[in-house]
This record gives sequence, C-alpha cells and structure tokens, in this order.
Amino acid sequence: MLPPPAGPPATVAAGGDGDRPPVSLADFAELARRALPPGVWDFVGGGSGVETTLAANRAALDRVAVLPRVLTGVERPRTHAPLLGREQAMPVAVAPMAYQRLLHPDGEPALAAAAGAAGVPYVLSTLSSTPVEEVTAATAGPVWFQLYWLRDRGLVADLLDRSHAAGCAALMVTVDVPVLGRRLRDVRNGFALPPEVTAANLPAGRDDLAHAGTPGVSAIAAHTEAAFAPALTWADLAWLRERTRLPLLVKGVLDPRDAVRAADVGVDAVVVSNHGGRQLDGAPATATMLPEVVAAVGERIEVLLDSGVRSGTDVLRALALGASGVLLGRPMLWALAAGGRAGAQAALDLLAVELRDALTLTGCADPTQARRLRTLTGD
Ligand SMILES: Cc1cc2nc3c(=O)[nH]c(=O)nc-3n(C[C@H](O)[C@H](O)[C@H](O)COP(=O)(O)O)c2cc1C
Ligand SMILES: CC(C)CC(=O)C(=O)O
Repeated sequence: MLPPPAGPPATVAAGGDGDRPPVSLADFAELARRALPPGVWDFVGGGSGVETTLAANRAALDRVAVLPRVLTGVERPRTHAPLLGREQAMPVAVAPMAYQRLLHPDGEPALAAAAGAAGVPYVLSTLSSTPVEEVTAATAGPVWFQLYWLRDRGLVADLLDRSHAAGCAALMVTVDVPVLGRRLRDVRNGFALPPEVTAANLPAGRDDLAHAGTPGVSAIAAHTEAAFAPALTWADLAWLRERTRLPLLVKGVLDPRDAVRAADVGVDAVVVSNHGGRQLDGAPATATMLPEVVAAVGERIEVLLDSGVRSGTDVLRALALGASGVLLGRPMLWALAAGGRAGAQAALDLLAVELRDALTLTGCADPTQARRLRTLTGD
C-alpha cells in the first residue's frame, strides 16, 4: 500500500523559508545543511582523504561540453528511456545509500515512494534503516536491492532470499568497499549512528559497533570493517550470477579490464563509480573513465555512471559519453532532509524538467538519441 505523501506540497515543503522554492539540486543541499546536525551533514557530503576525487568528479563533468544539433524539429522530447531493458520515466535511478533515517524520520520508504511516483528505480542499501519488506511495500515503483557482501555468507544468502521475496526487481552488488575509505570528517567528528537509526536488514545487535561513539573514530568504519567480507574475487561474483535470475549490476568499476571481466561473468550492467569520492581518494573521476568502459563493454552490457551528477545537463553529459543511465546520490538525501517524500519528489521533478530542456536544446527527441551527440573534453 502506498503511504500518503508526507507534509505539505513539494515545492512549499522543500522551499524551507517559504519564499524561494529550490530551482536547482544545489538548493536542496543548502536547505539540508540548515536542517541537519553537522555530523550527519558531514557524513553525507564528505569524501575520503583530502577529497581530491570528490572534487574531481564535478570538475570532470564540468569539462564535458556537449555539441548541440539544430533544426531537428524536436519540440517536446520524451525523457523516457530503458534501464535494464525496462522503460523508466528517465534514465536515472536513486543510488543506494545507507541509513536514510539519519536524514528524515520517514527515511527509505519516503525516498522509495518519491522515486516510484517519479517513475524511476530506487536502489535499497543493504544498510537500510528500514527492512526491505517495508520499503517494497511503500512504493509501486521498482526497487533494486544493493548487496554489501558480509563476512557471514549465511546472512548474504538470507538477504538475497528476502530481497527476492519482497519483490526487488534487480540486484546490485557493490565491489569498491573491501574496507571503508578513510573519511576524515567522520573520524574528526567521532561519527556514530544515533540509537534510533539501525541497520534494519541485519539481525538485531549486528550493528552495535556502528553506534559506539568514540572520539577520533568513525563508528561506521569500525562496523563495516567487522561486518564486510574484505577479499572477494571473481569467483564470488560468478557464484552470485548463478544464484539469482534477477538482472545483476556491479557497482564500483573504474578499470575497463574489470568491466570486461564482469561482462564475461554474465552481469547485465556495470556502474562506473568511485562511490562519490568516498573510497580511494586519488581514484579518477567517473566521467574520465566512462568512455573507456563504454568502448570496452558497451556493445555487450549496459554501462551506468554515478558520482557527481547534479543536474539534467549532467545526465545528458553521461548519455552523450555513452552511458545508458546514471545513479543520483547525495542530492536525493539532501532533498529528503529538506522536505521528506515531497522534497524528494520535487527534486526528481526538477531533474526531469532539466533533462527535458537539455534534450530540447541539443535536438534529441529522447535520451537514447543523446549518444549521437559529439562531446568535447577540455577547455
Ligand atoms: C551517505 C551515503 C551513503 C551511501 N551508502 C551506500 C551504500 O549503502 N551502498 C552503496 O553501494 N553505495 C553507497 N553510497 C554511494 C552511492 O551509492 C553513490 O555511489 C554515490 O553517492 C554517488 O555519488 P554522488 O553522491 O556524488 O551522486 C553512499 C553514499 C552516500 C553519500
Ligand atoms: C555505511 C557505509 C558502508 C555506507 C556507504 O557505502 C557509504 O557511506 O559510502
């Protein structure tokens, strides 16, 4: 059953001060910064190390210029496009992000419902603060399950069974967290989960370490180190491919050689991601690596991109570089913090408007045509 939208209409709720509704995804960040405790703001916005990769993601997208075509007769493009073979309202999915009740008491069900209403998939983190069954029940839209491979393989099997039984439409395994990147903001803040936010897909008590506030220690990092399997191999991916008939995506690929190996194992898609600059500081920007990955496997499987996408123009840039779609991360958490489900829906509505404009201005009748556009990278 769908819950009613929480709070007043989206633009008012998301407008915060009432007189200036957000006109860009960046505006939601400012509203969230005002609404959130500083430690949560840092956990969401921060990257690892000195945040070189976090900044590089934006800089690389900004360097991609897209060459418009004119006189194409396109008046009102469709934003619809296929992802994993299914038509979505936009070639966009909400990225998996842990512990969404940190942002708003309505947490994952609210963001999933907003994604469903906007017609795009919602990817639910293993470390969701709401059980998978409650999240799939909260939306009519597709929910994809993101798997963090835990040391306890019994728990992995249990998560696979539960997410399947709950109706998840795809499985996304994240492979770039053998250990959590060293996120200095969280270390300095001694960041830990408040008692009311839990890893609700895990058995009770399995997240105790994430709550243990210690000055100078990230409790999130301590928990993941204890819980996550650190030394996965291609054989594990092959096991997963055998174990599920759902479409399988691998998230966290940057090297085209790894994309080829993933395609050889039979996955349906790779997500070119550096985890939003939260893992290896010094890893290349995703927009830098995307063309090489597309050249390596784009004929065989779908290639998605995330890390730094902040506008409809960025979606167009990724498509023009050969991606079939993107994942949208932090802006969705900021919008959730700013206005719950209504805020998240306002953000996705805005992205759709921006994407439609970007397609119109480049003469594309729909997102699949963006692949034909030329891009120029550099000054
Ligand atoms: C607060 C936060 C929590 C995240 N949790 C997860 C997670 O549980 N699983 C995962 O695969 N990626 C996780 N990510 C990474 C996102 O899925 C995504 O790769 C990244 O945020 C994309 O970059 P962007 O935020 O710049 O759009 C998280 C990111 C953030 C900001
Ligand atoms: C708790 C973390 C493992 C979630 C995550 O992937 C992240 O914060 O980037």
